[in-house]
Amino acid sequence: MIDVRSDTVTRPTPEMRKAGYHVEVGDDVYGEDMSVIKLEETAARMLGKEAALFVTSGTQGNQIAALTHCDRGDEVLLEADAHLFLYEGAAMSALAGVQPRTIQGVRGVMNPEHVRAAVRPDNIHFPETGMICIENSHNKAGGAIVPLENMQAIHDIAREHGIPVHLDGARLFNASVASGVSVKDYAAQTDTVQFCLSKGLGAPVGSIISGSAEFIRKARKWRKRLGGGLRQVGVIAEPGYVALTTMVDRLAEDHEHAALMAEAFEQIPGLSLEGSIDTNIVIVNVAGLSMSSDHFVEELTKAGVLAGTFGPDTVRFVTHYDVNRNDIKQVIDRVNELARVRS
Ligand SMILES: Cc1ncc(COP(=O)(O)O)c(CN[C@H](C(=O)O)[C@H](C)O)c1O
Repeated sequence: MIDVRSDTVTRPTPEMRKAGYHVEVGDDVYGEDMSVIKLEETAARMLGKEAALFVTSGTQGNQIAALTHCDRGDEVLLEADAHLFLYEGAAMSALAGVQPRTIQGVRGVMNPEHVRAAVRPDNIHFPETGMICIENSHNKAGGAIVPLENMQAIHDIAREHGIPVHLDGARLFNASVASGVSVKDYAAQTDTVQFCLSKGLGAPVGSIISGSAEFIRKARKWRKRLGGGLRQVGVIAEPGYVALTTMVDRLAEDHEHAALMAEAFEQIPGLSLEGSIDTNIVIVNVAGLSMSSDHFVEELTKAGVLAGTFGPDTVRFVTHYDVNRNDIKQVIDRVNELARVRS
């Protein structure tokens, strides 16, 4: 099976597995696991932030940011198709007791004036705006890159009001490699950042959140409260360090593969692309084949390709380290055959 459902399916490289086996470990609750400390310090340095914290998933990182930035009863501004809104089980309400307020963007990009208008003035009837969240690259928008200028404009508005900006940068390194903008420059337009080690970078587990030393001090306490106090974590942190230090530049290959797939899909009658391809995600509309996305995915699975439904008529293909050029050719051929049978 060729698995292009998501870049969450990436498996650790032999180097990552060996690193996890040989690493010296310690109890991270006592601050004695030098491997995770090295990973956190490296990540903070790359982002130009004071400190960083290893967390078990992107969702945990995003939720710890909400718990740390916000008070119960606050409101969080975020794009209408943000992962924090669509795919985290309403955790920000369930755990942090905050209310999400969505702003419809265009391909994940919020209009800064819409953000400004949504910031709550001081009024006994209103919640306070506790956090503004940006997602870059934007998953639901097809891995779309949010321009640095847009982030800067939103960050300026946030600073005017003393509101923290959190970046859901699960695929921040994809955005950086594709745009040429450094992760440090993106991070400079935020107060806190979450990025995934476990997606395109190929680590088996984990994410990083990063921000001020004070934020990370509080975030570490929230992680502990959530049962995330880690012990001999070097076993998974060292593979994360290998991922962070050796797997960034190769993301360009995933982007090339996504562009190849998109170019081929565009030529197939009955298929249409949902937007341009910025990074490693291709979203295809299959309505022209008179079949639902569920049916399309089901038929494609029988042909040996795992893709993901992304809406009633849309299917997502995500390229990643475990899918090579030949696999991409196979995916294109299988989709071609399926479409030909249907048309
Ligand atoms: C932008 C963004 N932020 C956060 C997360 C959460 O990361 P994890 O909790 O899965 O580590 C994801 C995962 N996205 C997953 C995927 O794309 O297959 C699913 C949808 O949860 C994400 O895409």
